[in-house]
Amino acid sequence: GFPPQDRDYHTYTETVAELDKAAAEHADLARKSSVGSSAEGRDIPVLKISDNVTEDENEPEVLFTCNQHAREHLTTEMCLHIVQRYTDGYSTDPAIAEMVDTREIWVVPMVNPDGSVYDVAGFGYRGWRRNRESTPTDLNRNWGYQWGCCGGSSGDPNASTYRGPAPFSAPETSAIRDFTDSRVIGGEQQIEAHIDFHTFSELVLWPYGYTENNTAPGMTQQQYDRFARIGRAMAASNGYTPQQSSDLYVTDGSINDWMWAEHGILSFTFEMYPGSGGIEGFYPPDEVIDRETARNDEAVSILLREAGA
Ligand SMILES: CC(C)C[C@H](NS(N)(=O)=O)C(=O)O
Ligand SMILES: [Ca+2]
Ligand SMILES: [Ca+2]
Ligand SMILES: [Ca+2]
Ligand SMILES: [Zn+2]
Repeated sequence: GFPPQDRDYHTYTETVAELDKAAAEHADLARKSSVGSSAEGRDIPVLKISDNVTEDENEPEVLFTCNQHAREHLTTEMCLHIVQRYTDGYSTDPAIAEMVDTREIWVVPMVNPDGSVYDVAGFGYRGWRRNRESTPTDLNRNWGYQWGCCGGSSGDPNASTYRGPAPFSAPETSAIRDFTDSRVIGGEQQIEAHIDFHTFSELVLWPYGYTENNTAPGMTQQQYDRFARIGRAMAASNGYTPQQSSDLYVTDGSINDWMWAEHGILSFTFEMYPGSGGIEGFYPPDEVIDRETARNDEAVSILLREAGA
């Protein structure tokens, strides 16, 4: 678990309990289900938030994924903050109610539960990034679009950016893939937009990651411009820096490239607080959780509105 001075961070068990609590307290708005299991057999839960939540309604769908990278615990808090805001806020905030009534929101607070648990299982933080397969995989290099194409990942099983032996070789990425694939209804992908939360550096990133070119197969200038417009609007609201993913560094096999190229989902990465630092940047004190999660409230609203546009 977390050390006493950081006890406000949620462990896996506490995260699951929060989702169960939200579903119990808001049974008409929130429903928990599973996207699959991790390498070590932990359930990977997803919470759906919408009016008439047990009905699959013809409303734009938006996905939020958190904690692909084990040590990036602030992202789990980000997803739980979205859950809390869009369930508890429904009865008091008309803008929240409008979004919950007209969208279907999917939240996956822990994509990598095994890694998250492992990172805090010792005496002190372990700085762990990958999953906990026997040969650990960097989940954000294991996605199947342009996998391993371009020097944006490693084929060395000991490397922190090891892409795995094959696309979607990790149970965690294949679970999210299967869930996303399942949202194709009548040939139409229902999910319109997505944010994958990471830490740190305070950035809003859009595809592609595998190439430094703005345009490439499956990304026209108009589509790039839309990504940039929305990315810049979100960054203006939270003070992060907006840029194409590959402007930071080239990555291949990332979630954003797959979500966009395979499904046409407007998929972003947010690198949260802090703006800079060393390994300690992955472990901001729990005193910053409320401030640094609420910092993204407007950006989340922007994306939800854009999804219906
Ligand atoms: C989304 C990419 C471009 C950045 C990310 N950085 S992180 N969160 O691993 O430090 C990563 O390397 O996966
Ligand atoms: Ca504290
Ligand atoms: Ca609904
Ligand atoms: Ca639907
Ligand atoms: Zn990350």
